Amino acid sequence: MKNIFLIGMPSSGKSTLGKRIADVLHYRFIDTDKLIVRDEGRSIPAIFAESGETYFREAERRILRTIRPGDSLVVSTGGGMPCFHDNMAYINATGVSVFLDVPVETLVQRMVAHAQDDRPLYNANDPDLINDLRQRYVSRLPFYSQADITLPGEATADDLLEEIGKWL
Ligand SMILES: Nc1ncnc2c1ncn2[C@@H]1O[C@H](COP(=O)(O)OP(=O)(O)OP(=O)(O)O)[C@@H](O)[C@H]1O
Ligand SMILES: O=C(O)C1=C[C@@H](O)[C@@H](O)[C@H](O)C1
Ligand SMILES: [Mg+2]
Repeated sequence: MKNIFLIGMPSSGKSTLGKRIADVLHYRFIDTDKLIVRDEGRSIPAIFAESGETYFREAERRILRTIRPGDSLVVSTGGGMPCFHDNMAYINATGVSVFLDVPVETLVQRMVAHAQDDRPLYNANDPDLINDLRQRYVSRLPFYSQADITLPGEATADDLLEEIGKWL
């Protein structure tokens, strides 16, 4: 069965919604950030600090290319993954892509409510976080908007399943 790729900004709900729909569809759920951490044996901040972002983006590219059409996976991608190399083309050639287009204000609320120390590019305590996210959103939109499906606002798992159903 076709893979389903969830793409979008950090905190857009890729992991939360991805796990839910994988359960319903009886697909396997994978999270590319978690696979990289497992393979590297170190956290994402450690990878960025010790080896640099370029190294991390190469690891993302490699992980993505282990996925084949028909793997029946729900894939939660790293927030930046679609925007590097020709990853977005690979994603679209390998499954159905869904962009969770959540307003930046909501992303900030979620990041502040659930502050995590595994996001080297974002700091939930930074008063300028919203502007940083806005800029990043604008620069990433040309990639995210190549998705087969865009779900605007705060979509639920049911919204996602309804849209996906037309593609499977
Ligand atoms: N539809 C939603 N409504 C309210 N809160 C949500 C929703 N989806 C996710 N959240 C909350 O937002 C936070 C981020 O969600 P999640 O971890 O699924 O995002 P993500 O896109 O996987 O982020 P990351 O890029 O950091 O992995 C979580 O605390 C989650 O509980
Ligand atoms: O937005 C980004 O570029 C990132 C998001 C996370 O999912 C991780 O992939 C990493 O922290 C980089
Ligand atoms: Mg996630």
